[in-house]
Amino acid sequence: MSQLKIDRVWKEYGDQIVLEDVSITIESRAFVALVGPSGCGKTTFLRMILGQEKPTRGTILLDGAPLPPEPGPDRGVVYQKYSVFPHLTVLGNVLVGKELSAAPITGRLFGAARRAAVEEARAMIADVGLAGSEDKYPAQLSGGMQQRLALAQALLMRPKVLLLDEPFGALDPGIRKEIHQLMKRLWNETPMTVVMVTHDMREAFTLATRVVAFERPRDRPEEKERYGATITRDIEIWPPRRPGTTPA
Ligand SMILES: Nc1ncnc2c1ncn2[C@@H]1O[C@H](COP(=O)(O)OP(=O)(O)OP(=O)(O)O)[C@@H](O)[C@H]1O
Repeated sequence: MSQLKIDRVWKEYGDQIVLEDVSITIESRAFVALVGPSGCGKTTFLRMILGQEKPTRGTILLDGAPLPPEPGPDRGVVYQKYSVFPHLTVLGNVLVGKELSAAPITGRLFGAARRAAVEEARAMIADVGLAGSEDKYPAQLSGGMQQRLALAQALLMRPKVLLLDEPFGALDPGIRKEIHQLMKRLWNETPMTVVMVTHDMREAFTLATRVVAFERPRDRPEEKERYGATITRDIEIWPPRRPGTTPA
């Protein structure tokens, strides 16, 4: 289970209202794409689900319980850039979450626990198509490979919710197409709910089960600070995509 219930959420920074009265229930295993004009608050919305920002008003529930106040292993995230640690190898990057959650002070695992984690990490690296690159550093990988690594890093923690902030936005079209196939497969095979911000409508309709648009319903300059963006469109993809089926 990994249902998100966002209920009457507002986000304000000082006098500026960024998000206004946003309510949406995202069912377990959904893949929601968030679209909308630049600056309308999509990343802010994602950061609230991640636990990096708190709503000014309203509640966010994960499986019926209030979100933990801090980011945690139940929510993974991949950004357009800088999701991985440049000074760690591919294997080190995928292991780091496990190591830090098992041994927060030393950040190291030992003996059988380490062997099991390494085995799991290697399997995940192979699953995203990076077998053979375990000892490379991120700077030695292409942009597409770095995003595959970022996905492997996030998925090893088995998050209930995977948050994606334009993860494929900087990739060339050919590479993007390949990674879309990978993303579809990972979503199909992994029991998680995905929320992805994208500027690319084609990407939204290629991957998502539901496309949600944020917009400012009123955008006159004199009103800008007093009204935020909210959900103005909510489109279920037809025919419905169900997780666990073969990717189209
Ligand atoms: N920490 C912050 N303090 C003050 N204002 C902020 C903060 N974070 C975001 N904002 C403001 O909130 C608004 C929405 O920003 P956000 O990055 O969420 O939009 P976005 O829809 O993701 O934009 P883009 O599509 O360009 O990435 C912007 O006006 C931004 O300046």
